Amino acid sequence: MTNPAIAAGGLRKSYGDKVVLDGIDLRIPAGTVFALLGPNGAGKTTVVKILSTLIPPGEGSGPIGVGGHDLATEPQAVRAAIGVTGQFSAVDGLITGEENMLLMADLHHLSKAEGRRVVAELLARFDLTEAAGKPASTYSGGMKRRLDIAMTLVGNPRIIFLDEPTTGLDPRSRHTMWGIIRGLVAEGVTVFLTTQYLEEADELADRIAVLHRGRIAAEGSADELKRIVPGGHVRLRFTGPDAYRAAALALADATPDDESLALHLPSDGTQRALRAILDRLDAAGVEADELTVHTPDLDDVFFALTDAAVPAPAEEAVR
Ligand SMILES: Nc1ncnc2c1ncn2[C@@H]1O[C@H](COP(=O)(O)OP(=O)(O)OP(=O)(O)O)[C@@H](O)[C@H]1O
Repeated sequence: MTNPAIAAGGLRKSYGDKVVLDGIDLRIPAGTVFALLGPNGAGKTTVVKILSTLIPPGEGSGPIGVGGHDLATEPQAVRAAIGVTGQFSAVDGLITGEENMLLMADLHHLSKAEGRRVVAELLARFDLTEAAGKPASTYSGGMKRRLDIAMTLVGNPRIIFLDEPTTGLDPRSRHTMWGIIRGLVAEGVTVFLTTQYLEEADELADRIAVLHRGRIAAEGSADELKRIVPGGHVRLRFTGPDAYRAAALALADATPDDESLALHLPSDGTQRALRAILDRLDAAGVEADELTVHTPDLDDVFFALTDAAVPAPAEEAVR
């Protein structure tokens, strides 16, 4: 990777005694989607704010490059290369969607004619043409998010930070948002996404980092992450009881399921692990009728890496 869109080494930030980021390394290739995953308060927004120049990095942080520019010495160039949407949305509810957009066009010094052209195009693309003349305060949550992204795109950024883009949206609006994000990536935009939703990271991200206690607890593709937690297994099913019994003898470490003539073996699901199982079956002269690989889902990963798995004790009913 020669020219990453975002590169940061040893990112730190503390508020008083509270260490929020305790040395985070990021390297995000251009044109990819990176998801920073973490529970409430993990520090996701803090990372976005630092990378987008809204707050300074903490003392002791290493160099930070965004869009090929050094954050410390070229903050203006960084700002010109990026778009930020999310918890600190720029949407002004008192004016119409179109007025919000035109304001952004002014901010980006587009001529009147160019501004109108770009705004009309983006409003149409985000299905907001009809609502363009209405005050943004009357928009639904999904419409506001779409307007927010459309406003960001007026400046044609190559890197977009989406801070929890679908939090609070209904499933339909969430899917619309996912489609929008995929569209941006298809155009070569780099997307830095923060999310609390494992499904969202799984759907969209090329790489996922789990932020926990100020550090990146794990990083990789969704599949790589799923392989690092226990819970993966291979299921072999047999149609005849003889083959099932012979296989159970050959694979003594398997957990048998006599009712469905199936054997379960713990496995990380890699090609090497599968080949080893099949070799053992071959040696015993048995063939499975069905082989399925179960990898843990991102929930398993998240819960294994954070303490989120420990459920809060149920509160006793107050009488
Ligand atoms: N200006 C500030 N002063 C003091 N503490 C702060 C400040 N900003 C953030 N924090 C603390 O830093 C921690 C990380 O906050 P941050 O908003 O980055 O988390 P997050 O992962 O984005 O969470 P959420 O999903 O709730 O938005 C929190 O404990 C928060 O209280």
